[in-house]
Parts: sequence; structure tokens; C-alpha cells
Amino acid sequence: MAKVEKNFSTMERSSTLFNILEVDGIPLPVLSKEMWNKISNFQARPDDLFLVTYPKSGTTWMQEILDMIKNDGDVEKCKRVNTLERYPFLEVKFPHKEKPDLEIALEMSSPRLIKTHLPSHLIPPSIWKENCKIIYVARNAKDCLVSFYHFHRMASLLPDPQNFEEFYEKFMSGKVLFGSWFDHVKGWWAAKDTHQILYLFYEDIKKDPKREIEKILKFLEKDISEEILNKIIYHTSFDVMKQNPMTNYTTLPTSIMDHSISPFMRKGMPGDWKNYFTVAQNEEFDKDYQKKMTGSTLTFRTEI
Ligand SMILES: Nc1ncnc2c1ncn2[C@@H]1O[C@H](COP(=O)(O)OS(=O)(=O)O)[C@@H](OP(=O)(O)O)[C@H]1O
Repeated sequence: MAKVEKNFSTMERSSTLFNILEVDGIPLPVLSKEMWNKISNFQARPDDLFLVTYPKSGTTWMQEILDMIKNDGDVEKCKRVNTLERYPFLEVKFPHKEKPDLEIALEMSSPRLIKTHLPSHLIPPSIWKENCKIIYVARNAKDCLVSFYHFHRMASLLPDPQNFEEFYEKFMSGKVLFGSWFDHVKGWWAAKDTHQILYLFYEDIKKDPKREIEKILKFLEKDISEEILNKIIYHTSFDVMKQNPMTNYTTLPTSIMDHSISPFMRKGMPGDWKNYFTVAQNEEFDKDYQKKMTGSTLTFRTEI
């Protein structure tokens, strides 16, 4: 694995800590072709729950909500280890872990919660075959782009984004890890018509966490008291998660994530894109968006 010589103040980064493999033209942080074969042949179990997102769409937030639900609102249990250690990330081998997360998943007892950023057409077929429940969280493209840009700045796992303009171009053409945001959200939106998928939106959870968590509870066929529900809402709010070392990624070595460049828990608010997009970029974005989303019934809010 490439060693990283980096100087973040000048944004020079010789390489990324992730190996990047193109599958179907989609850049994925997958170790090797052999590893990709193992991922494709991953054997799902019927009681697995998959959390699927395009990067920066609220994955960590949803992981915490799901862990709190699983542990009946027991905050201390949820603080047992940090987010990355709690649930495997199907396609990734982290440099600070001995094994790929897939192997950790294979050794886990059921019921498992597994995270993935894979687009719907690259998901291991056994997940469909076993009719696993899937929670998909989508976030509006503009905020996703801004969040992803800052994540590239602070995480040496990822390539250097250079500057916002360059990253904007790459994002719009789908030349970023996990490919096109447009294809991702549309692919999973279509998949929900034929599979057990609860499709949620980051902006909705922000606006009305109670209503959205109730949807999750119904989907998981789980009952909890009003008191526990309120505890979950509080514990998973941005401000509380930002202060919690088990959810804010600050326990990772700075060689992997450097929060002094940009914290992982950054803004947590729809509409931050307005601080980054120029008027011209916004106009170009809206035009391109119309074209790429034509025919889809998906709608997003870019502010709340
Ligand atoms: N509780 C809560 N409330 C609101 N927003 C939250 C919360 N937790 C994380 N976040 C924000 O989600 C963004 C990170 O997304 P992901 O967790 O999907 O990132 S990753 O793909 O797993 O790296 C990142 O968004 P930005 O702040 O816009 O960069 C996080 O701040």
C-alpha cells in the first residue's frame, strides 16, 4: 500500500491510502480484483440490515441512529467503540485495521448491520436473493458535493481534491469515488420498487428526526417508548455527535483523517453549498441537473 507523504497546508498529496479500482468505470476504494471478486460473492444472510449511501449523505448519522435503536437507547453501549469499528464497511480495507471489513463481516454473528456506498448495480447479488432489508439515505447533490470536497481535503484515504473548481468538475462528471451521484440516487430509487428498501432523505431527517426515526422503527418492526425515542433524537443530533469521540472520527490517527484541516463533523446543515457555489456554477449545475434527472420522480430539497 502506498505510503503517504503529505503536506496539507499546500495541499500536496503524493497518493491516496486507498487503492482505487475501476469497476464498470466506477472508481472504488477496493484493494484488488481478487478482493472485488470476494465482495461480489459476499454471502448475505436474510436478517442482515444494509445501510447504503452515496458518500457524505448522512451515513455516520444513520449508523448512530440504528445503533441507538438496536441498543434501546443505551448511550453507553453505543459508545463501546468508534463508528468505524462498530459496523463493517463492505468494500473497504482501512490502513489501520488488520483485515478488510468484509472479513470482519464474515466473522460477525447475526443480526449484522453492514454499510456500503456501492451503486445498486454493483451490490452483491446475494443481498437481493436473501431479500435483506436496506436503508438508503440520500442527500441533495449540492451539499453532498461540498461535504465530499472537504472530506477529500482532510482524509488522506482519498485523492487530493486540488481546489473546489476542479472537484466540482469531477463530481459533475462522476469521476469521483463511487461514481456519479446522479446514477447512485436514481439507481437505488428504482431498486426500491422491487426490494425491501426504505429510502430516506438527509434533509427530512434534519427537519423532522422524530417522524423519520418512526419510519425506521416501522420498517424494522421495532417498538420503543417515547422516552427512548427522544433520547435517540438528542444523542444523534449534530451537536451531540460532534462532541462524541465515538462518532466524530477523532479517534482515528491524523495520518488518516486530519480534523485540523476540516472536521469530519463539519456543518451538518442543508444549504451550506451556498457558501461555495459561484452564481455561474449554480446556474450550470441546475441546467445539468435537469438533464441528468429527467424522467426521475426523485425530488430533493437543497435547503430546509
Ligand atoms: N447528526 C448529524 N446531523 C446532521 N449531519 C450530520 C450528522 N452527523 C454527521 N453529519 C454530516 O454528514 C456528513 C458526513 O456524511 P457521511 O457520514 O455519509 O460521510 S461518509 O461518507 O461516511 O464519510 C457531514 O456533512 P457536512 O457537515 O456537510 O460535511 C457531517 O457533518
